[in-house]
Amino acid sequence: MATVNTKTGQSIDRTVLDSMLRRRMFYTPSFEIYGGVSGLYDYGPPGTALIANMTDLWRKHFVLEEDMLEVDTTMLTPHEILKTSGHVDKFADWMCKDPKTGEIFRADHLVEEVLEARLKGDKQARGETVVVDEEKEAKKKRKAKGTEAKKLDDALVKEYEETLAQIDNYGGPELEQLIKKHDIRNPVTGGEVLPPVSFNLMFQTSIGPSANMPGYLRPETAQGQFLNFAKLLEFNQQSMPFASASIGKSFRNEISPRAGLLRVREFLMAEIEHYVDPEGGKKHARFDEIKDTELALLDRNVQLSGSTKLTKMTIGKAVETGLVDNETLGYFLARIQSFLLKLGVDPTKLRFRQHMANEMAHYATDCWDAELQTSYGWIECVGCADRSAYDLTVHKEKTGAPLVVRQARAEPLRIEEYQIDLEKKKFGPRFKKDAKTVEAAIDALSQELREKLSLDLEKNGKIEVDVEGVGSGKVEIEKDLIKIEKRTRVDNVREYTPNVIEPSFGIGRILYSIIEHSYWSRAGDETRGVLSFPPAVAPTKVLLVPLSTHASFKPLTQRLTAKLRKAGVSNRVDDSSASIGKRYSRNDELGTPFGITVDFQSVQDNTFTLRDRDTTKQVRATEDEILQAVKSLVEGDETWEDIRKRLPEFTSQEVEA
Ligand SMILES: Nc1ncnc2c1ncn2[C@@H]1O[C@H](COP(=O)(O)OP(=O)(O)OP(=O)(O)O)[C@@H](O)[C@H]1O
Repeated sequence: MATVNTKTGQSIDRTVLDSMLRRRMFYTPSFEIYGGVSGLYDYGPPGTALIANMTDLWRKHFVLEEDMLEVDTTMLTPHEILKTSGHVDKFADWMCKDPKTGEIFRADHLVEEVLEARLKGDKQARGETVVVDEEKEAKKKRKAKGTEAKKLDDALVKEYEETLAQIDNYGGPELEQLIKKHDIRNPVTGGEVLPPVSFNLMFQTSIGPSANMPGYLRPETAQGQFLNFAKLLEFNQQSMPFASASIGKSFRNEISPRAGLLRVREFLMAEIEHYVDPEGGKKHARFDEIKDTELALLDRNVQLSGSTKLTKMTIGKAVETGLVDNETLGYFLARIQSFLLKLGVDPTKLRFRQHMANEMAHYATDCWDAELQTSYGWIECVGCADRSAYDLTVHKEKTGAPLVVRQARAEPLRIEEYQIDLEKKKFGPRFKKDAKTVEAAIDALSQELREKLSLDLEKNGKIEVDVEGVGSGKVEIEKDLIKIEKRTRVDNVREYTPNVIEPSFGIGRILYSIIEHSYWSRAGDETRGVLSFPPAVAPTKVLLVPLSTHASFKPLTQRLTAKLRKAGVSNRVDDSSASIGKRYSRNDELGTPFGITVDFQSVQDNTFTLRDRDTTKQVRATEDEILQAVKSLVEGDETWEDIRKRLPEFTSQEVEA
């Protein structure tokens, strides 16, 4: 799929972009000199700086703004925790194997790839335009059955489109049926594939030398946050609602990682667990602030109808009409959008897609993904799920830890209920070693049963209670041992398990998407690539270029770089002998938004030029004015337009030559 830079109208050639990113060392395959391992990447200096700037913005946008409690929990996780959370049994994808070549495919991706290729072939046969770079790539990589231009039956085209629109909704059995029905094979060899089998995505390890504590590398940061819930609540002075947050690496043994940074086996996640009272509709105190934010939504019913048509709607309306389940979930969707836009995401390439019923984790009540459009298609970059009370409940049940909120009631609650008193002195001798088990079974009786048993006791002078593991499983208890009475209980404290709304960000996926969204080339010349990152995100903020290697420029450049460093503005000096134009070009590729030129006039009157990357326009002013302008631009207090209005423009043939 080709994408177009919506500002310049240029289509993006991914091969050219990829080679630029590698050349400028944004990222590189790990262990490359040993042949590399798919799904593992190292970030070079600009990539690392981008991540640092993105996470810095994330902390400001969420942790600081929402007063969240940030934690840093371990990646190594014992088996028991992930067994309890359901990951050991359910954190899996479906894979199928080509028995002849041994190649392994992720089943849903295989179906998607083959059906998309056939639809493309159909378009070609109907004479519609198919994007060129994709064609090249398809030919190169996949001399695949099904990619040739071949017209399909209209009904089949519709069926394929409907299947693709809900591809995330299928489990193993459905995928097996689709593979059979549409004769889906290994796209390269045309060989048949075996039925899909489930593959757990967690990396297993063992903790300690004796190998008797199995563990995993965590597949998400969430569990570490949940396990600290009680302590965090205490830290927050028992006040609700509140959120914890964490940034850290997660690990998933992806079946066949392709698509560069978009599907890797080790990646940085930034996750928020917002704890909210399930009673009262999960309102959010700051919802009013964002209710007019308009989002592009793709709800589950539209997907089920086989369409991908977006609905533009304010989040206020989406919550009011029930499309988005509650205010808290809606609040975070709007906040996620404003964060992504701050990073430089193209607003026309952002949509929120609702999960379909089967796609959602079994405990989730509603889930929306922020998806970004790239040359790889629409990619989930942020998941935002209402995880209900699931995680805290399972960990509480397993460990007995009080992962609950206890709150004094404004009005005490008076509850009419059946209470049971046991004649303990007689109870022990009567049931001997089984006494505790019988007592526990009685304690667990529901109110409904208690009501029935109180009538039985009155009528028959005895009752029969089910007690597993004692005698025949039924125990008779006579009236002198038990009393069941309806009484009033006054409850001053409300205890509840909070629900969790979880926005979960994949930093690498967002990073790659903003690179694609901000990429263009000057005058359509592919060798002159530019990355128009917003100043706050750009790896380096300022390039310092002396006009030539003349010795008189050096003290000035040194003074400027020292002052910028002191002000916390990252900058680099390029005093190589390359032409100024070339030096600016190199830094356009790194996305450096501003450049300061030191020339002979600077030596005379201490004035400098400041250049804007995107427009290549320049202003000239004194050292103090230029440094102040840079600081204000980088901190987002002013835009380049503001600076141009207040500082004199500078034009020079020489500088941009
Ligand atoms: N293999 C991966 N590589 C890079 N980022 C990932 C990967 N898996 C998940 N993420 C990121 O983590 C976020 C939260 O993870 P989540 O469990 O919701 O993803 P997922 O639904 O499993 O993703 P997918 O369906 O694409 O495998 C995603 O929105 C994505 O940005």
